[in-house]
Amino acid sequence: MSELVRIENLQVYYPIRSGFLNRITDNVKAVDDVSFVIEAGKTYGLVGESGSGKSTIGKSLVGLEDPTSGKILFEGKEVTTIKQKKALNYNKDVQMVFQDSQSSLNPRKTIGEIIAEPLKSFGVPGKIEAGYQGERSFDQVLIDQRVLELLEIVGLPARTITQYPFQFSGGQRQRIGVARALASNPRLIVADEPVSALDLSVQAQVLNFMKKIQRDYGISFLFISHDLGVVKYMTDNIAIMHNGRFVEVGTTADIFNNPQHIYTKRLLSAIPSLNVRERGEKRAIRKAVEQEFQNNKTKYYEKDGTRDKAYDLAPVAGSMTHFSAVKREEN
Ligand SMILES: Nc1ncnc2c1ncn2[C@@H]1O[C@H](COP(=O)(O)OP(=O)(O)OP(=O)(O)O)[C@@H](O)[C@H]1O
Repeated sequence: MSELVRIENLQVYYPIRSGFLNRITDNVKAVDDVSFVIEAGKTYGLVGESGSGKSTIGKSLVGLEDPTSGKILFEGKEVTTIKQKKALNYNKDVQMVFQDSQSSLNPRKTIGEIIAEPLKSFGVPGKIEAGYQGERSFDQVLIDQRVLELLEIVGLPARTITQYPFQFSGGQRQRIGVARALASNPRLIVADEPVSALDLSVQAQVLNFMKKIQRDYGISFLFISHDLGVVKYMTDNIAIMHNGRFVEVGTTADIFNNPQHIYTKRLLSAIPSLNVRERGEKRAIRKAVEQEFQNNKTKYYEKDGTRDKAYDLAPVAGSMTHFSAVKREEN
């Protein structure tokens, strides 16, 4: 297992100002002395209630926030501050996917322009066919080639290159966000609540798609979520956060099967609502599967233990592995 990112004793404090002179009188300890390692090709999950400090860790990692103290190492090199990150061109290797694809995609730019942004900043991999005599610059041709390739990777048709974000569904916009993140061939993607704004059946598609990208390109994820079902499905290791600190860390299986800390137990015991939620999710997914089969003029039935295309819609929550459906051609 090779180590990609090491975070040592990270602290991020935000000043609180008050009074007539707007002086700093205190600070919010958003992240208070956390350390962890993200392995290459693996997914590390941060779980915790709202305000526990998850996003602040993500922001420090991608360079949207300078830590108060502590160290961030990428492949052994220090990239703690924004200045150090710039010096090593680190942002090429680490990209972010946000929860709100509506506001993270510029509404005035086409999909082609949005996906091309990192290519313009970091350069385009690839080469032009020998003998090219077109009027467009080499760079522009390479950018277009790469954008089309990225659209194909995220499953969007080539014609969408000239469309605008408002012309897409939430799930499709999230795919565009992932395409943009993938453009610079990153080693790590910080995904901050990437599916919490999506319908359940669309959540499943986007999560499975992120897993596929990880398999195909060996990308690591820092996966931030308050949804334990999603985290159980997506991650290899988890840290449970509370008030800026890690209260428990471990493999996903250990944390779910054998939680030690009282706070983790409390979080997990809130999942009985999962049973209720799970039934709701099953219904939602069954509906999506039905719809898909109707569209394809096929019949279906459910059967445990059988795996096929429809099954890929199912496991939104890690606990839903028993639900499956089988696609049958009509006679
Ligand atoms: N720019 C900022 N200035 C001041 N305080 C901030 C700032 N950003 C975050 N905070 C505070 O830091 C703490 C941690 O916030 P953070 O967004 O990291 O939590 P979170 O666990 O990601 O929450 P959520 O799930 O709601 O996004 C909170 O108390 C928040 O109010």
